[in-house]
Amino acid sequence: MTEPSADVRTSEQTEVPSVPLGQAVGAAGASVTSTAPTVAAKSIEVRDLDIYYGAFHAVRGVSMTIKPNKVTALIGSSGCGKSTFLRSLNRMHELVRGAYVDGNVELDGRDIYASGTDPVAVRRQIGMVFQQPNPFPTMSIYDNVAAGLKLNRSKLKGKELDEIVERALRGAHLWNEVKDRLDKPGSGLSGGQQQRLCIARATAVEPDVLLMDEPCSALDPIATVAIENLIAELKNRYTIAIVTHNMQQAARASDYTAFFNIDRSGDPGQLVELDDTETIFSRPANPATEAYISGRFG
Ligand SMILES: Nc1ncnc2c1ncn2[C@@H]1O[C@H](COP(=O)(O)OP(=O)(O)OP(=O)(O)O)[C@@H](O)[C@H]1O
Repeated sequence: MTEPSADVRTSEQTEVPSVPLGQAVGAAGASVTSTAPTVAAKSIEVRDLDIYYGAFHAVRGVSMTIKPNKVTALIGSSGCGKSTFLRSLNRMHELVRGAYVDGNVELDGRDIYASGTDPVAVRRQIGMVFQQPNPFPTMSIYDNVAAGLKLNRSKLKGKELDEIVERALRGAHLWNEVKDRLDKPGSGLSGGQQQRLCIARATAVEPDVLLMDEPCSALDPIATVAIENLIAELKNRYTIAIVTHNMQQAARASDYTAFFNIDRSGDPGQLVELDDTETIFSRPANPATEAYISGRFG
């Protein structure tokens, strides 16, 4: 699923990642170097989750834990419900008319679907980065980052706001590239820079979890490496779930991998297997996982 987006440009200017590639992103099975989290993030517990678009049963019976300060990759063939599942984790799927879930999703033990829970508050705690970088095109770089903050903490202004915007841009490895043009439109950045701007916007409100729906699929390889390295750093502060079609990316950038599948077109998608990424890519338990990761289907 894609989001409305601004123009995507090629990445010409990519800030040098502060984490060396070999250290931050290992080969399949080497996993990502684990460092002590600087901020203890929250876990998501999903139990018996079914997701519907009206009468269409899109995802069936998913139970899984998304562990704190880890990256969990969601993989599987097209249409098996990865994006739908991801969006149900912060109630974003509800923006589609007639969409609903049955089952439980808890953020550190709190049911995000409990009656009286404000979906906007849930989305502040569980942020989303989309496939196509989607900065607000006419807004300045500064205002793009400040946008979520202004919605959530409207009294923030002046120096305090400046500091948060700078921190978010530094955290997204973008500060050095944009610090002299904060008043210029976000749409004037390259595709990779726009995606890092979207990550800065998502992290400025200090969520507990970051959901990423194919965040690199519109980016060139250099911009992709920058985002993957950024993800490896972000897990020190956040819990991350990422949908990707790129097997190498799942192997490089995630600690855990969940494989989704559908039996037949029109059937609901299901979680087939979740394990640490090394196991999924070297000795998966399910033959369907093996077939998918070895490229025999999907
Ligand atoms: N807004 C919607 N309304 C109705 N059905 C939808 C909607 N979005 C997705 N679906 C259906 O739900 C199922 C799962 O779609 P979803 O986009 O979640 O799969 P996916 O695994 O993320 O696919 P892809 O890898 O191609 O993005 C598909 O059958 C799809 O057609």
